[in-house]
Amino acid sequence: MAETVVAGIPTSDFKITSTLHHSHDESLIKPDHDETPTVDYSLLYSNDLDQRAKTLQHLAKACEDYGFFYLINGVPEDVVTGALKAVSDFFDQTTLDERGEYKKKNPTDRFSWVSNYNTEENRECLKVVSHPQYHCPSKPAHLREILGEYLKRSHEVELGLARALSKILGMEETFIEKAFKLQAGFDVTAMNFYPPSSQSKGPIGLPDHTDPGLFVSLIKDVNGGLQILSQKGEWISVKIPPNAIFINFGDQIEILTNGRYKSNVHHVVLENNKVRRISMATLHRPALEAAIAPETAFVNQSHPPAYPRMTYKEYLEFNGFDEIDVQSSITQLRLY
Ligand SMILES: O=C(O)CCC(=O)C(=O)O
Ligand SMILES: [Fe+2]
Repeated sequence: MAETVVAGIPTSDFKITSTLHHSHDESLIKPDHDETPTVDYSLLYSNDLDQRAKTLQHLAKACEDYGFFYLINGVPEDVVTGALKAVSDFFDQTTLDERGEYKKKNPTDRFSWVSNYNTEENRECLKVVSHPQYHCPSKPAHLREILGEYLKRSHEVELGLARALSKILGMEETFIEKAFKLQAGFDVTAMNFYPPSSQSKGPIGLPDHTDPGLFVSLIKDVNGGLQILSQKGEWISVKIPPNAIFINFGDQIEILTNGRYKSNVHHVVLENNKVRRISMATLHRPALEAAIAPETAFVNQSHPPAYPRMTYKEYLEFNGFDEIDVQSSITQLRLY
């Protein structure tokens, strides 16, 4: 059988690490430990140039040392709360049969609903393509408009952050926007519903994974269960403040920066959750045809290109060729 070739490179040349599952050694998990930095989005565009420069510096440190942070003053709190309430209504006001209508039939469907209650994963999840065209279930009736408002605001923040990131990387302001062709960025929004631990079929809400794309912006109704592996190798319990969005880098920014910014492994555990939990993760992703490779500015003798050049579409093919449901695995793309 002919060997699979992605971006001109036989896939056997990719370093296939066996798994993304990291040690869940108790000593590495600090349930109440949260050192996630906070970045004030509004100050990135402050009229006070000194304040702006300081905030950019703070962002640069958060990106290098963590690759994830809480973003405040990006999307107004009432828009976030409204969107989460509407998503909660989707899970409350539609029946399982109605939600089942959104079960994926083709890889190119613009909706994908799954209900996974087993020992490996315990959640229901509705994923929709949210950019460049926004798709939304028709029930409940208010969902489309309320969610649409949140997505519009979060897309503006995505572009604003992409510009700030380009600057702190020492590049021209539109560097990321152009590299990822963000005008046609193929975003997917995942709406997650986790049961309380008393009703789950196991302790895991969502197993270890990285997210595809530039970054994910995550909001939730209640905190509990999201843990992220820090660059120091410790699991941090994410507790998103009420007025914040959680930003976590994805695979393509790791590729573009040749590993300077990391796509961080995370998971959701349900062990102590007394109540059900809703979260919404918007995956800000490149356009399908954007070809992404380590940028020459981040490549030198001691840091040769660590990932192959591939279009976002080829990356999806490598991951099983589903445009919406990506089982992301950045470790499998590392060349060394
Ligand atoms: O529910 C969460 O807190 C995390 C969700 C997540 O990681 C995802 O949808 O990719
Ligand atoms: Fe995720």
